[in-house]
Amino acid sequence: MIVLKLGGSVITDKDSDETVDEERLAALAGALGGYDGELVVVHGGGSFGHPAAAAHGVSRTDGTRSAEGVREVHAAMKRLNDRVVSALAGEGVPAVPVHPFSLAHRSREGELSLPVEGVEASLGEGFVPVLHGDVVVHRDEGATVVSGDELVVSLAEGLGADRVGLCSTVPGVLDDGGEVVPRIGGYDEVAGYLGESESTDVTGGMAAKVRALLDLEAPASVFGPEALEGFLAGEEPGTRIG
Ligand SMILES: Nc1ncnc2c1ncn2[C@@H]1O[C@H](COP(=O)(O)OP(=O)(O)OP(=O)(O)O)[C@@H](O)[C@H]1O
Ligand SMILES: C=C(C)CCOP(=O)(O)O
Repeated sequence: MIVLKLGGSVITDKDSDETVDEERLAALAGALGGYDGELVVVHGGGSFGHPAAAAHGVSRTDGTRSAEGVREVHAAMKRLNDRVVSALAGEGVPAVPVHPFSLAHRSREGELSLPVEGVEASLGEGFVPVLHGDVVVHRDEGATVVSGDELVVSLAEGLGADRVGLCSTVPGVLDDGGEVVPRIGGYDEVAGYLGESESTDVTGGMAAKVRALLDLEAPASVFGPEALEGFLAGEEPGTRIG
């Protein structure tokens, strides 16, 4: 079973509000159309969720008690989710939407609880659940952002994924010379090169990704869009983490 994240910066034009990169999304959906194993898809916020979250001052740790703010961020993500689900459906993928706001919450300490039974049942029925970065209720904080990367980690752990893939705009984690680092076993090995995302991103860019993936039991790979087909075929393109 694969848990795959399609980066928000891959499927949207991150510098232009609420704009899908149609060509990219179609190409990725085409690759997924050729896959017939168990699959959970998660996508990021890109130019839908991040500007909305920034406008309401919400991040993974700074919450909002504005119900309107929660609705607006969630609605922006649902608009993107709709586009992703439709693109996948167009390629024959049995994609169904799953909205984390309605499922998950955070404790006072910020720990995410994501019940995965529904997703598991969905897989058993032959569906491909498509989740997305979202807002979630956070005790004592109102609501905070949950990144697609955090969802990937919870899903991979809760469902016992065999492999995890993060399809981003970059061909992998890059070193200070711009070369792809083939394997990362510990955060200290790469801490010096890891930075934030180049565009509006309230959840932390590559540094947060690598930290989260290092805690996983399943092997995880960070790779670019051109390598998705290879990943689905069992290759380990880009950077292997853990
Ligand atoms: N050492 C590094 N190697 C690769 N990318 C890096 C590095 N340091 C910082 N980055 C930035 O991290 C970005 C990837 O993180 P980002 O969070 O934008 O990805 P995403 O998952 O595709 O998008 P989203 O968060 O919207 O879902 C790259 O586009 C790059 O700008
Ligand atoms: C900003 C929101 C609402 C979702 C963020 O998800 P990410 O792009 O995976 O970090």
